[in-house]
Amino acid sequence: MKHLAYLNKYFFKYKYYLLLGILFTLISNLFGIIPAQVVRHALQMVKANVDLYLLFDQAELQNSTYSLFTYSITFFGLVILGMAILKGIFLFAVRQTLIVMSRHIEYDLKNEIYAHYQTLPLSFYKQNSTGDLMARISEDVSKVRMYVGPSLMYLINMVILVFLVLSYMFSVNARLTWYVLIPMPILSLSIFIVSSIVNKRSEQIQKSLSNLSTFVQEAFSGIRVIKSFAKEEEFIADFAKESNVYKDKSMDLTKVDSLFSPSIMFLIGLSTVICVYVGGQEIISGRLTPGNITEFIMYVFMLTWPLTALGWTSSQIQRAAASQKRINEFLFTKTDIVSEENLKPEVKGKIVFDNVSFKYPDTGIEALKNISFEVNPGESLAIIGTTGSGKSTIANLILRLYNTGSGTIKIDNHEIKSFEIPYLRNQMSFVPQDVFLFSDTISNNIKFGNNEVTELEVKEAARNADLLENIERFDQKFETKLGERGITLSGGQKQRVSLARAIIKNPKILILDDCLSAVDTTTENTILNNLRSVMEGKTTILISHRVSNARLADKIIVLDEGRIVEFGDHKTLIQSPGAYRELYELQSNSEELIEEKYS
Ligand SMILES: Nc1ncnc2c1ncn2[C@@H]1O[C@H](COP(=O)(O)OP(=O)(O)OP(=O)(O)O)[C@@H](O)[C@H]1O
Repeated sequence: MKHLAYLNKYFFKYKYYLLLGILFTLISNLFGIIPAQVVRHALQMVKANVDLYLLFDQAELQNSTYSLFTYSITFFGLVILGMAILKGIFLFAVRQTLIVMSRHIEYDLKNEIYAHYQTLPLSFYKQNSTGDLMARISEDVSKVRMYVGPSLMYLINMVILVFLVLSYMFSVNARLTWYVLIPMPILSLSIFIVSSIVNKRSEQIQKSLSNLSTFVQEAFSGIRVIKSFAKEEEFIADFAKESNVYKDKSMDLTKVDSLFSPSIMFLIGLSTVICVYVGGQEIISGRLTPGNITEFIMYVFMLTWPLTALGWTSSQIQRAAASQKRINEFLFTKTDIVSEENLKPEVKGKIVFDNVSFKYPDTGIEALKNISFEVNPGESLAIIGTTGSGKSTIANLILRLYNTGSGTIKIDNHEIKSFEIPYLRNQMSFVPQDVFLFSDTISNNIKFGNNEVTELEVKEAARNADLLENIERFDQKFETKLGERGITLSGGQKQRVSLARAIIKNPKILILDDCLSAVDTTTENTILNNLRSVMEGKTTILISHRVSNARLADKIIVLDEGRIVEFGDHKTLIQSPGAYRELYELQSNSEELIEEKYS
């Protein structure tokens, strides 16, 4: 329950809604309670009038007694009707304040979680599944809203109503009230026991719902693989298994829930029986009138709904607590990628790695070992190496997606840690290995890193990425929609959109991570030629498996298992035997062979 305390700041923010809600609940309950007293008066009046009517039997006054009687009954009826209408109006006002408040809180909480997700480092996204992230921002927030909205509304209503009803009951007859309250301790005890069971089961349900979302999300993302391996049946069976776990857990909860209401109804019924029995004794001894008993029974029935709702409310609050606990887990996770000095110096583009080692925090894999190199402003550095040798890790560290382990990375003689992070990243353009395009137009995808560019510049960037011809062939050209509701680009086309996106940002540092792996050799050559002018004045890091790409660079480092095994430029490296020359010979041989075979 302590987890829900996190939401108090929102109650404070929307205090006027809350206070008005409480006031309207009080007024609506008053209009609900007063009719019980009106009924008592009406019954007492009926009894007095019947006595009077019988007294004037056959006398002339009997007729006027009768009309007075009908007049009073109509009056009491109208008063009760008026109260019911007023109660309805105030109930509407209660919903307009408390439920509206809950919607505001839901909106704020969702925004807070989303904004916090954005601040978290890449390692957080590697450790937590997308399904789980989505479940917490949607399902869990909905559960929390049930607490800040309907549950809170019923709870306030119950407290006010119980307080008002009990004060009226005690003022009428304390003895009868005590008797009527006998079943209440049993009621509280059962609510307590049931709530704790509900709490435990709710947590399990949330966890299983998260697993289910993760499963579905992954299945949709990997639908191509699933279909090509004809694994649909297996996935259907796995989904059924996962959803069965969720169903069983929900059933367990329903069992407890469904036991709750009948038990409360039984205890309320018991109160009514006691009320009639003890009340009857009080009437016989002359301390109460039948009107009082009717009023009492009405009070007991008034307590029925809020006390029954207490079961529902307490289970909703327990569920909300379980959900808020999960939300807090993420909200209290802080990023360790922070700037030490928030520096924003003008960047020229010098990059220095000094004895840098790095271990991935989640897997413990030592990806880089004692890496040292220097790239001057405007120079280009190619990083060549086998799969898993640590090439992309170097890019990750320059972009400060991870913190360096040991050693230092400097940009223009400032430690990378001292830069303000968005500023640092704004100085760079990155084309990742695994391209990601948004479900938007080609033009907006290219403009992603720089909205203030002209259509002409977009076209120029597309030309440099050798993409213009392809785009011009689409009906809607640059306005062609990509993604789920648009067209699907080929792997090579996607890479080139991603490259154009990086080029148009016109950064000081350009990092290309194996970004031409999916294009043919002719296109690659065209792009490499175009890149010569694009790279002018920019520091470029060119990560590749292909020597043909590396040739373009001023300096080349060859990585193997996280270490630099060779360093130099293309000319010097091919002259001495080593990994680079081997790779060069291997790749030029295979290219020659291919040419021979098809010529
Ligand atoms: N996010 C990550 N979390 C944990 N380990 C990782 C992560 N990314 C990479 N690694 C590991 O670090 C090592 C270096 O990976 P890296 O991606 O830098 O290699 P690479 O040279 O770019 O490979 P490739 O050419 O196949 O892209 C690998 O052993 C890899 O398994």
